[in-house]
Amino acid sequence: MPNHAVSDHYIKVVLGPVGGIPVLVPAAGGAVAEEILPRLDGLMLTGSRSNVAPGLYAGPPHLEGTPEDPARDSTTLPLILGALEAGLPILAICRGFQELNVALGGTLDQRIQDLPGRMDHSTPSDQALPKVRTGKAHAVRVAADGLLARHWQGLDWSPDAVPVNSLHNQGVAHPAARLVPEAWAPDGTIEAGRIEGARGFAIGVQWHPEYDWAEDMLSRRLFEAFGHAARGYASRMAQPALTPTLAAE
Ligand SMILES: N[C@@H](CCC(=O)NCCCC(=O)O)C(=O)O
Repeated sequence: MPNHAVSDHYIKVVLGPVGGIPVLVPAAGGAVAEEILPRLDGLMLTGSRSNVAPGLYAGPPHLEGTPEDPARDSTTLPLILGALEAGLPILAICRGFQELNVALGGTLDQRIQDLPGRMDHSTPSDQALPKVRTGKAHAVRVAADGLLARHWQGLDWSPDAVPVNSLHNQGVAHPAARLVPEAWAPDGTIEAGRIEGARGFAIGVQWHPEYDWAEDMLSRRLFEAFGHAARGYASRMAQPALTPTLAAE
């Protein structure tokens, strides 16, 4: 029986460092996206083993057996565009980061590990030890003048090497014009970015900070910053619309 579900990691992180109430958006298409957007204070795009349909970025067909989820694609891409239009804060994680790029016109590599000179970014899900699967897998270099760095001010970290976990086969091939890369793996894979010209918080990461925010302060701070942006958005939206008053005669 088909289900609409999300990992408990996302529920816990929203109730925790984000400081919000998680609402699952069903993968029910663009009409649902349009209806629910005005009711949201922030949009977190989760990871998934499924992959964005190649037709959405003029890519080659997936290898046989590659999981896809067209219902999710038909929901998240309109959600992303509507959220950016509204200035709704967006935190995009893994598949969510890939959706962010495709929604704005970027493309994806489908199996990075098959590309010359590239690493294997996928962590086999049959790992017996969860920590092996969701533990730190490689370091990324982070732009010292970017939004991630701004949010991480005051924390103990080095832009040259931020350890991250890695559970993906796909990745950003050509970044959308508005996607400004902010982190790179040693093999050049784009691992994070911000959206140029976004009216609100709009950051995507290829790794999974939801797995280790309890012990990793950079992960925690990213969620805290998203929560702060969502509360700011909610507060602005709650302000009565300023109606022009007739100038006194
Ligand atoms: N399927 C895409 C996106 C990868 C992703 O979101 N991984 C999350 C995995 C969740 C889990 O296995 O617990 C890709 O492969 O690039």
